[in-house]
Amino acid sequence: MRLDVVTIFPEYLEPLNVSLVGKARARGQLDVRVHDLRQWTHDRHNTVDDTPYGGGPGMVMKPDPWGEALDAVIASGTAADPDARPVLVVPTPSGVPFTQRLAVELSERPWLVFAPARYEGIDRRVIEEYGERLDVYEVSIGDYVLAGGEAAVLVITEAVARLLPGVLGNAESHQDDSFAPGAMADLLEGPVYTKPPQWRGRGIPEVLVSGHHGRIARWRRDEAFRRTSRNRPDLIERCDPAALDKHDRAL
Ligand SMILES: O=C(OCc1ccccc1)c1cn[nH]c1
Repeated sequence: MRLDVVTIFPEYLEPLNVSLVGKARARGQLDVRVHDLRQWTHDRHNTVDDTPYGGGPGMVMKPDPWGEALDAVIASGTAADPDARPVLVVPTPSGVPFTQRLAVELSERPWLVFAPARYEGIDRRVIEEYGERLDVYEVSIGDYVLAGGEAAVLVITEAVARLLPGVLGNAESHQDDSFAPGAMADLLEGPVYTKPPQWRGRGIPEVLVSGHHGRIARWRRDEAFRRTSRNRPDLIERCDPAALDKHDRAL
């Protein structure tokens, strides 16, 4: 997978050189290119923003630098493969919720270009312009406002990269993630335990050391249900009872 990020804070994307994403890049599973938007400004101050039409607080990112930047990034990809088309991902509080399902969808695309905004956002005409030739996803990672979309790029990139084949080692798996599509799709993970068996006078739930896999699976489902009911009752409504029953029957 190729990932391009256009930003006025390239150093903010340094974390993409470490850990899971860093290793995937080193293994050649990910081709990550970070570009400084100011490279596509031509005035002495490298201006990327201006006051909003219609008035109001804050500044808006100008369309011209973004247009030149995105044209250049897209051209660099289509030079190699004329049919290549990136997905444009624009983090914004006004976007569709970023979910595991969307992470899976994005992980299946060969090329993502991220346009993290600063200030009050990017001039709408940029989205309109590229929306005519690319799939554009305006994505929210949560109901809060950040100073810029770069942190959201880190979140989205990590969630997507870990789904790429071979990126997660055998020790980790995304097969039974929370929110992974399937019978337990929308339940939160229950509690996890590891050695030592006793820690500060606290033991392990008996069932987990019973060796009864069916009982263990049922206990885990029940704990997942309990935790979801407490922390995310909204997900319980979405649960398909039939799917859960099927899961039960399979235990
Ligand atoms: O703040 C965010 O992105 C930066 C941004 C983009 C456009 C206008 C204001 C701020 C964000 C919050 N959830 N998901 C993304």
